[in-house]
Amino acid sequence: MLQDATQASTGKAEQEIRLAFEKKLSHVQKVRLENKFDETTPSLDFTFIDKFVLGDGVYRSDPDAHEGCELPCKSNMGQNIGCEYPSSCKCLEFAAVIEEELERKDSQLFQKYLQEKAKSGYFADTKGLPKRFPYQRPPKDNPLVPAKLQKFYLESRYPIYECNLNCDCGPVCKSRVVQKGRKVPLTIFKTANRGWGVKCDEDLIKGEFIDTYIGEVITNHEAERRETTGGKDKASYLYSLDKFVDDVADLTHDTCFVVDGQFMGGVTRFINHSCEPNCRQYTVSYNKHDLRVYDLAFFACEDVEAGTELTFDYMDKDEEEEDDVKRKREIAANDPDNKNKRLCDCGAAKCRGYLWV
Ligand SMILES: C[S@@+](CC[C@H](N)C(=O)[O-])C[C@H]1O[C@@H](n2cnc3c(N)ncnc32)[C@H](O)[C@@H]1O
Repeated sequence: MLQDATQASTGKAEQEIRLAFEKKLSHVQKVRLENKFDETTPSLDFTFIDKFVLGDGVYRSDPDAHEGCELPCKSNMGQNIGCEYPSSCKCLEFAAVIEEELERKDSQLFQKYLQEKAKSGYFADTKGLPKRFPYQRPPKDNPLVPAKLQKFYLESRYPIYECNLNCDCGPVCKSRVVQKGRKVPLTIFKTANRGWGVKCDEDLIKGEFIDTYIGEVITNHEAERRETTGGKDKASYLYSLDKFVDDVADLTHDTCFVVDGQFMGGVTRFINHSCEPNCRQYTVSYNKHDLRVYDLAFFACEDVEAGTELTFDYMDKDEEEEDDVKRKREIAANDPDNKNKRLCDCGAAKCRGYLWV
């Protein structure tokens, strides 16, 4: 009898938690909750937000002050797709150069550019050189096909620059995708062995934008404090905005900001890790000069069938750091401290064994 009464009150409490969570979720467009395993619900200690919340000591540039593109960019150019000029669009100032085109057309200029790139990295002076627009727009005969990230950006992790509020190119410009927000419907669902996860209810094409990672933006000092006190899973929620630390003199790993999505964030905070993921996270900036606060955007890195769990690699690094990751993996394989690390249950054939190595 007593057991029956206890079970009934537990069931009622779980139902109330479920209702309270679903109420929170009802403010988020196109997201549902699914649990085919048990009666549990994600923690109510989580608040859905729709943009970064800036913590103490964190600042970002004012969108009104962003430098936008202007003539020759305008909204009603030939194809009515906004920016069209790869050598003169101001928003492409620091975008990736189309190196093969430059080399073919002017080998001397190409050599000069390589020297400048070796010296100044992402902020090389490449004025007037042909640049890559970030997205491939939908085919003319089927505008409903989503824009997708160009192969170069998908494979290289080069920062993506989108047009901003002060650009003359207008709202239909093809360089505006992440800023328009998530379009695809997602489900937060209970997995068999990794807590909650996220799946998409529609097919995704390779290069399609999914959503951004948002949360509280805090100083690195505060992130270190939270990591020390937050238990062994804390690192899974912290993302350093450190893309440009090697390119800017006064920006270091100690002074860059960090996004904490654990208690405040969006749906992407429920995405699990896989050592063979179907999504990747990319840097998206709307202002060439704000190197401290930019978007962390998830794109599908392969075609993904509706209902498949979305995953990304928590240890994903830029290509130039891959050797470093390999070295760390070898060290981790022999590290006695591994017992304190979270074991990976991604199930991939090439699973590395741990979430963090
Ligand atoms: C960013 S959260 C993802 C959402 C989480 N599953 C939840 O239920 O809230 C990261 C945490 O999920 C779990 N997790 C994610 N990927 C995992 C994996 N491949 N293997 C084991 N646990 C995983 C770990 O507990 C990790 O610290």
